[in-house]
Formats: sequence, C-alpha cells, structure tokens
Amino acid sequence: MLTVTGLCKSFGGKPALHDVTFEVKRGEIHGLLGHNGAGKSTTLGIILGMVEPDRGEARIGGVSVQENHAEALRQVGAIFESPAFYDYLSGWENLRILAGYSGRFDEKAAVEVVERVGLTKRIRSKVGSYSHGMRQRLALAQALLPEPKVLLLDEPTDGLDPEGIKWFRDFVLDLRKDRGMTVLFNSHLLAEVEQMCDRVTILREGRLVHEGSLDELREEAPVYEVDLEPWGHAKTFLELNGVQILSPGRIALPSDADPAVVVAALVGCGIRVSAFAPVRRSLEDLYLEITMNRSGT
Ligand SMILES: Nc1ncnc2c1ncn2[C@@H]1O[C@H](COP(=O)(O)OP(=O)(O)OP(=O)(O)O)[C@@H](O)[C@H]1O
Repeated sequence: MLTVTGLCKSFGGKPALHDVTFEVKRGEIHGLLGHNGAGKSTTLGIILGMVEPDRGEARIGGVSVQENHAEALRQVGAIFESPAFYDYLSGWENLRILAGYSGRFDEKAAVEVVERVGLTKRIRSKVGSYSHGMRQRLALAQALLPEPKVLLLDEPTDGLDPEGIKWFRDFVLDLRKDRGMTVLFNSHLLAEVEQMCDRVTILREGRLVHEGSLDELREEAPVYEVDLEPWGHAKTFLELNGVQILSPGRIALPSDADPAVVVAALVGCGIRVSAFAPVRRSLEDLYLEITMNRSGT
C-alpha cells in the first residue's frame, strides 16, 4: 500500500536519510521508530510530498508521490506536526473550512466522523476552549473526512494522558478492523507501539536498522538467561562460538544456533549448566539493543 525506496535527504550537507527503503502492507499498522533526529519526520514529510528527497521516492497505492503528488495523496489522511486550527472558530467550522481547501465538505460524512471521534457534544464550541486531547480528535476527524485508505500520524499520542492514549489505541485498532485502514505512525511510546503494530521500521541516524515484525526481530538473535559455572570459562567458550554476551547471565545466540547443541557443547567442556531459558523481550528491550548495537544498512 505504501513503499519508500532508496530515500536520501541532506539538510545543508548534513545527511538526514541515507538510502531508506521499507514498505507498509495493506491493512497493516506500522510503527516508525528511532531516537530524536533519526529521520522519522523527514520520512513522513517525504511521503506527504512536503519534503523533496534528494534521491528515491515514496509510492502510495502504487502512485509516486514525487511524480503525481495530487493523485497519490488523495488516498491519504494525515496528522503531521502540530495540527493548526482557527482557535476562534468552532470545531465544526474548522472542519468545514479545512475540508473546503482540498475538496467538497460532505456534511453527512462529517457528522459521522465527528461522532466516531467522540466530539459530537463539543463540535459547536470554539477550538480555543478544547483540551489537547480534543484537538487531537478534531485532527483525526479532519484526516478521516476524505475517507482515506492510509493514515499517516506524526507522534499522535504525544502529550495525551493515559486515558487519551488508550482511546487512541482502540480507535486505530477499530479503524483497521472496520475499514481495513492502513496506518503508519511514529512514536516514542514503545509500549503503545508494541500493543498496536503488526510491524515496525527502526531508523538510526538516518539509516534503516530493522524492518519487520517484532517476532522476526526476536528470532534474529534469540536471548537466553543462563546460569553457567564457572562463568569466566563459559563466557570465553561462548564468545569463541559467536554468541553475544549481553550481560553476565544473559546471552544472544546467532539465529541459526540450536540451543540444545549449545547446552551439550557447554556440558562437554565441563561447564555446569543450571539454567538456560529463553527470554521474551519487550519492544523496548529490542529497540535499545538495535539502536545501541547495530549500525545501519
Ligand atoms: N528543515 C530542516 N532543516 C535542517 N535540518 C533538518 C530539517 N528537518 C530535519 N532536519 C535534520 O534532519 C535530521 C532528522 O530530523 P527528523 O526531524 O526527521 O528526525 P526525527 O526522527 O523525526 O526526530 P524527533 O523524534 O526529534 O522528531 C535531524 O538532524 C534534524 O536536525
């Protein structure tokens, strides 16, 4: 549904993106992750046609954003950076005016969307009186009005309280269930991303370091908690055999290693193996391992 291929972008000679390629499949909820300055907003800006890449392109539904901007973006609803509204007008007037810029304002559709985002009671109030969470809901209503196939969301839960974050999560999951919506969003809230996303793309200093599901990520270097005696002897043996020592008692096996074979080899070397158990890592664990250890491809 959405592909970016070979994206390169520099600002004033300083690279922000280097050869970034990934895809978001139809009906997928996809997280775009990375530290501050990793290139997430630049990537979203290029997909939205607001930032011109030095090289590469973004395609939405097969249509190139760089070659056929209007047609590609017809399929997209977005919240990018802080949504700008007229504070002295009501939510409804804002929707009417902002929808008018890009096409026709369909009142019936707007009533439904406003209901869907839970703003019906306050839609006639001035936006200046809205809380941050209500502004986000209004931005979502605006993004959904043209009935897009893809939603692009830049830090959508930024500044929301826990209740607002939960509402947002349920809302996006329902959108996918009811309408098969494809969603790409960037976030620093890894627990949220873990609960919502089918797959993630992780950027580090403008380079792609991972694209795939969390399970694929876990399988790339499965981690085990071990109790081995004597540890110094075991550590040397493991390192010589390509096993990564994450901390005393925590190791990452190469993806093709059979743990039973490793245990047998340790025992064969006279090492006492009291524990050798797989660890289920959170997205936060995986993210930190990747962004600290792995250089981009
Ligand atoms: N308009 C611009 N002019 C100059 N440099 C820019 C511009 N936009 C982005 N950059 C630089 O490009 C790099 C990537 O920035 P980007 O905003 O894409 O990162 P990000 O991953 O979205 O970060 P954050 O999580 O802090 O929003 C950073 O070094 C940033 O300073």
